Amino acid sequence: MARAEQRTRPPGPRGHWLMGNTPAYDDDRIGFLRRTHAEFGDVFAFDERTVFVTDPAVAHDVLARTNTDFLTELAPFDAQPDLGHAAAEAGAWMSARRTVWPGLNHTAAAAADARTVEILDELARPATTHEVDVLPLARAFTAYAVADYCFGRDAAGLPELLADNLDITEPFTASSYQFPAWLPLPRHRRFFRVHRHTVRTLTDLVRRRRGDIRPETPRDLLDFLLDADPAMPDGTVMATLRGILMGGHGIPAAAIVSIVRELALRPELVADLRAEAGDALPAARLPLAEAVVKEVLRLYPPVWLMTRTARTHTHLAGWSLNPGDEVLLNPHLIHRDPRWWERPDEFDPGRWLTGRPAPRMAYLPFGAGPRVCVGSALAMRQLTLTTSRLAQAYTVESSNAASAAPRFLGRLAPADLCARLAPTGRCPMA
Ligand code: HEM
Repeated sequence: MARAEQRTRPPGPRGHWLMGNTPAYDDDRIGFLRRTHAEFGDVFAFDERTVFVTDPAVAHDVLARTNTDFLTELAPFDAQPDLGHAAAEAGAWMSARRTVWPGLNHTAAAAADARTVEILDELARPATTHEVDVLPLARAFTAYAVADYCFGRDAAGLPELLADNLDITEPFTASSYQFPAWLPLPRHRRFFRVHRHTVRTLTDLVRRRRGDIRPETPRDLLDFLLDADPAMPDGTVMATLRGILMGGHGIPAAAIVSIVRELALRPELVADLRAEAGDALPAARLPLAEAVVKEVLRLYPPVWLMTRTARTHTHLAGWSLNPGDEVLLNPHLIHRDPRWWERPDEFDPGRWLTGRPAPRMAYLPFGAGPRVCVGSALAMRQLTLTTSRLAQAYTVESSNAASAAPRFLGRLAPADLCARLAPTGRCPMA
């Protein structure tokens, strides 16, 4: 008998007799996963329908089979996911994704450099005089930056809308217990209200721009999509930009909080970054700043779990899965595994500057496979420039950087980090 047929469910902790593992997991998610990984290995069951994976090869196998055997994360409170509908949506998204990809590549991303620095300096202004909570500041910055990238001069009001969108998803990420969407809970009503308002606002923006005379070269991602050949229907343009806006603010904001913390803790690193930046930014190449970003994404991957739902009866690492079963891939543990990384818990940007290849299979801050992050080039450029600019123009002072340990806050980021960005005077703000 084949191995897969003998075994149906991997081993895992039994947990509470009634509540299972959920209370222990919600209490300390990373601690729970570390302990369980140490006891049960690289593939373990959380409950009857959920399997965790911390093996790079198995994780890549799942990611590569996304859209065929697995679907990406479904709606936040879909208790009984409609797999057929989700599969059809995946097909439509893949086609839009191919169209939008060149609008987010390295060259397109670099064209936004000057605006990125401008937006950062503008939003950093209140933090130059006193310590501020870094997470809301980072969220505002990434929301302005991505809204500007997508809608340029029409972006007014969108950052606030993106902040509302982050707020409405927070109750769903804070706890593993979810209620069905039809229950008239305030959080559900608010979710649908903000969702409808967002769709309406973006649809209006797309329609209005469609009526404009087209410029010679696209000024922003909306222009780029409206120039697509074959033409994209307005609804598809809207849905694509909505996906980009949602992916492009909360997650990079979490990474920025981790970057700010490292800069606050490491004056020598800041001095080296300052030397690299010189007096002129943006600069085409910033290898040290880029290494800092890669190392932050290794140690504190904002997307520290990726969820997949089995679409059909399938197998994984010798275990069998039923349609609807969930597989959770864990970049956080993979990035800190001594089997793949030397001194895994140490922050060492230098590991990216040796010329030796990194263990690529064991590095997945942007995922992999057909649903790999479509904004990764833009994110890397934006975060690299942000790191360089923060070191060049400011001294990061923080009263709690040492104690602000990374915690799960929707995304993985240091909790309650406060900092002041004291201007160095070396590179005055515009
Ligand atoms: C530090 C920055 C970022 C990180 C770590 C990150 C990480 C990720 C990861 C891991 C995924 C795959 C999730 C999965 O497979 O379940 C993903 C998907 C995605 N990301 Fe990013 N991302 C970042 C920035 C951005 C930015 C700036 C944008 C947009 C400009 C963006 C747009 C998207 C979109 C639209 C998807 C969905 C792709 C799909 O399902 O086909 N991301 N991101």
